[in-house]
Amino acid sequence: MPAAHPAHWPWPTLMVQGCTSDAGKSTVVAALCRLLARRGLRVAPFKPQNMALNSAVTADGGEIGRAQALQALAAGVAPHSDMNPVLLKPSSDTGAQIIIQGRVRADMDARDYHHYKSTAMLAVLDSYRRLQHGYDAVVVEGAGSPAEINLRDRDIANMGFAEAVDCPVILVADIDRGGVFAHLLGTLDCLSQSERDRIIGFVINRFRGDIGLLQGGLDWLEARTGKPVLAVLPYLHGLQLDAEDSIQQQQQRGSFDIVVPVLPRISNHTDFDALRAHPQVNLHFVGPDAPKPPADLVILPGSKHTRADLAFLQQQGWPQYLQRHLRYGGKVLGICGGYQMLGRQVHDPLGVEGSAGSSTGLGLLAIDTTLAADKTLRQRHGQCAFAAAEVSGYEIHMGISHGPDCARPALLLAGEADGAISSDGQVMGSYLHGLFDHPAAGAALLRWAGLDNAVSVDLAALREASIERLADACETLYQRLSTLPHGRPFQQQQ
Ligand SMILES: NC(=O)CC[C@H](N)C(=O)O
Repeated sequence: MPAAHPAHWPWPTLMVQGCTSDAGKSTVVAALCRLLARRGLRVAPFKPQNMALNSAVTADGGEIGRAQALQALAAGVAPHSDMNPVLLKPSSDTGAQIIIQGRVRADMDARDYHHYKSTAMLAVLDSYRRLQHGYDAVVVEGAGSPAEINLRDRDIANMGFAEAVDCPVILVADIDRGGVFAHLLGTLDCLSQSERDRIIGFVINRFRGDIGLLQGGLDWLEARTGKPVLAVLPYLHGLQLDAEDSIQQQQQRGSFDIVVPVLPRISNHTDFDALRAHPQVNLHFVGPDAPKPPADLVILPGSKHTRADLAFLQQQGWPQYLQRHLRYGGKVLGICGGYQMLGRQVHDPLGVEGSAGSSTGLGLLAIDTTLAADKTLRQRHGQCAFAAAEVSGYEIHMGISHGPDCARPALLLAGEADGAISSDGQVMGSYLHGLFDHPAAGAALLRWAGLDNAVSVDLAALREASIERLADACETLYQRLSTLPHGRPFQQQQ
């Protein structure tokens, strides 16, 4: 049974929706999770449906969006597959792998998924009820914007969910991109009366400037809509939080150059967060048709569609760049899909990532990969094989790789060998995501790559400091929500 709700938190379930993608929903949910946890509440984050290639492995061996794993960290609870019961991992512009309650259910195109949504909703409600019973409070994150009227029919991600469980909603808008009043009013205008009624207030995010100049606009908005502005949150620079979708180009400038090609189906680009935060590293993400700068280390990232992204690398001239880089003594590291691409062949006999067939790899490691029907999902801990350093991370892949270079593994994880190192020691591949996150492994990998005096960066500590800073910045939102009078159009339901 849930504990009694302290009088100051009147919202057993509260949903955070945004006027746009990237309005700041994930961070507001993370902040509320931390603020409630600080007051001793057991709080769970929840996102009914997430579309992202950045996923995390949960304690129960499932797969959820990374943002929910971060929010669970903020809440001080273990991430669980119920926290994101529907995860869509796009493998092409029209198709996606559908993960239900942490496990692969099917591959579907957008039209089939639209029909499948009523079935997906059953999983959403099932997971939500479990969280509702197990926790004092559930903070729910919407997806994109609730104003996508073409998707309203069968919506499970925004108002469709809020209406189904009859919960209140706060609406977040990003003032930094401009048009904040139009975004808020326009969103309200696209909603039905009952949907509008459940919005208990607005949050204006990423404000910088003179609040005095904003006040007139806030007064106008409140008078026009009859709804309060619950908080104006500041623009916070330099937060070390896992980004869900977009790759943040921002980085610190060091002397050690690392180049990462941005693959069209890049997955788990949070693998690079520790490098982005590293004071000695200059991290370059190189997009399509962009110039390729010289590097000390080139890292091929994970991919949701290894063969298609391999073809992209070939078409973009990366094999020639890599050959030259190796001739000059540079190092190359491949993570998961990137590791597979470094090998001789990638076979997909069942067509698990598009059409069945085989592709010739970059041939920099003597390994071959076959994509299998079963997905490997596990958290791992062990040692680097090339240095005395601990490592931890997680695996998310369909592929299995074998070959002569596996005799020189990259890592030893619970007694099992992982990955491969080329005979000349210049090329390394591993299935482990998050391998730079462990301070010891991150420094050891940089040393292997040629940065002799590599220092270690503790990403977990940076993340924790960011969550604390974020929560402090949202204290006024918490205060306002906890004292918000009832008797608004939204009637609180238990
Ligand atoms: N996360 C990844 O890079 C996955 C690699 C590849 N798509 C596989 O499933 O095996």
